Amino acid sequence: MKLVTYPDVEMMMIDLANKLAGELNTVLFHAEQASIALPGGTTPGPLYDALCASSLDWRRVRVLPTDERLVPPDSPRSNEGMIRARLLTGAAAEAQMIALRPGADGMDGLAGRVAEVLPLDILLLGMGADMHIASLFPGAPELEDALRADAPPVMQITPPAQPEPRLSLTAPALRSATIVHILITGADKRAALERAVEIDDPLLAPVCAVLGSATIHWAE
Ligand SMILES: O=C(O)[C@H](O)[C@@H](O)[C@H](O)[C@H](O)COP(=O)(O)O
Repeated sequence: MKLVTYPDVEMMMIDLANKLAGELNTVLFHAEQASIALPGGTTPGPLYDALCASSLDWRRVRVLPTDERLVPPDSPRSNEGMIRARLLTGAAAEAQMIALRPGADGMDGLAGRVAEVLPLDILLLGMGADMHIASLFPGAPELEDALRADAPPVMQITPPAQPEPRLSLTAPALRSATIVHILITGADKRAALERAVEIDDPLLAPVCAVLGSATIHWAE
């Protein structure tokens, strides 16, 4: 695990956007397509505002939400909707979004579409103060199965104390990433990160499923 601390949030968002753009370009030097999984939530919006202006061949970039709330795509709570609004605009409008929602072909069809994007080249995660990542929440009844090495790439999760069920990439899908970044802000999440390092158990602190290979970006 590597921790990068920034003097302020704005500088962190600009620096991480440049890092992600460079990493995507490097993948595209060597491969026809690049895959990146991105979180929703309230933190990454300014990052996406900076990243969408990056000069790269976005047509060859496949974007996958790390998780999705079971709400309509036009709901203000939709992660896909937030990523589309803040990232798939400007230069990045041509990126391919792999929606994390089942179609007529159900969860099997969705799992097949996600599997086509694995292994991930780049994974960006947020983290809750309860140490959840994606929608792998402590206390969720499905968590143990979602942490198994033989878990399907995506599962429906019932997080305690959330308004709706979620769909989430599972631990093996998240761990498939070559590059892992975690973006957090504030003292509470910094303390949660330190707790997770102490706990060192993904069942109690799901972020531990990827912590070893991650670069954590933090500002107050
Ligand atoms: O659906 C979501 O909300 C995200 O994918 C989730 O995993 C998020 O990264 C954390 O909950 C942190 O959320 P904030 O950035 O809003 O604190």
